[in-house]
Amino acid sequence: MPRLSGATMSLLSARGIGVTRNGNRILQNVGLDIKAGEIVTIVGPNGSGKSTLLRVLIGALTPDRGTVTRTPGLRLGYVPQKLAIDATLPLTARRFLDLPHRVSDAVAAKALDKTGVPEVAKRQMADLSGGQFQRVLLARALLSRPQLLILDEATQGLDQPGSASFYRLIEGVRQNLNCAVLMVSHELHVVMSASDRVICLNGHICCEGTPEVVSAAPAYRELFGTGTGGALALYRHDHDHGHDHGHDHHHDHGHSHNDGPHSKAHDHA
Ligand SMILES: Nc1ncnc2c1ncn2[C@@H]1O[C@H](COP(=O)(O)OP(=O)(O)OP(=O)(O)O)[C@@H](O)[C@H]1O
Repeated sequence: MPRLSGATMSLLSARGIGVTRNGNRILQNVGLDIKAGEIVTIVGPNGSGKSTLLRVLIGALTPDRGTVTRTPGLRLGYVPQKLAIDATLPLTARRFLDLPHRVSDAVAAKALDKTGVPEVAKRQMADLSGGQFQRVLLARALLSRPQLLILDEATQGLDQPGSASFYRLIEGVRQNLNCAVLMVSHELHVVMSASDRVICLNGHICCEGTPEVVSAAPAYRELFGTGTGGALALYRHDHDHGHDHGHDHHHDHGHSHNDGPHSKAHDHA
């Protein structure tokens, strides 16, 4: 993965993020930095707080603790995990790109072209296939020429060729726009090769590092196995301690993970 110029500049920094809802600690002491041009993937089991963290980072959710710092004037594009559009609501892909800011036909056509779906402009959003729909969402996110593109499990529901092709598109977008990408994914075998850094989240950051370091780390192998089927191991997510999903996340069992000589282990006493 070539390093791009300005790769040392932090576009966004989060420090000590904590979110509690209905007495459940969803996120605890989460910190991360996204630098210009890098691709960072967040992985973690269902309910581990990935979407919540992204919502905090984009400013849609105020954390109970901690701070998010964005570089001044940061242009941010966000592709949500899913977007429910009422099938009875007439909304073409072209019109969708006007929300919330109107764009010219030329700009809209260029955006759909860039994401490989020029033919859907006049189609109803509700009639699009999953892959086409995600590409229109991506086209919309690209309208602001983001410096940071954030995607929340953007390939959920797509088959393997569909998601592989979507990630190739993201890689192309990153190269064209020279933007950073922060994404959540379960498809590690696809995203590992395209990520500069992988962060494993389970209410707190369990471990993080380059794909090479993380994939070689015993903890990663324990989580994901070594083959493509390993992605399913996300749901087993066995560390040397229990994570109590959906319940109160009391991480009062002071310990640190050591995932290998080079990976970054986080204490979360
Ligand atoms: N507003 C809320 N009120 C109460 N609980 C919430 C709220 N939002 C999220 N949660 C809970 O917080 C936990 C984390 O949810 P989140 O959607 O961030 O996880 P996730 O890692 O993105 O999961 P998935 O992989 O299933 O998409 C879940 O247990 C969820 O039920």
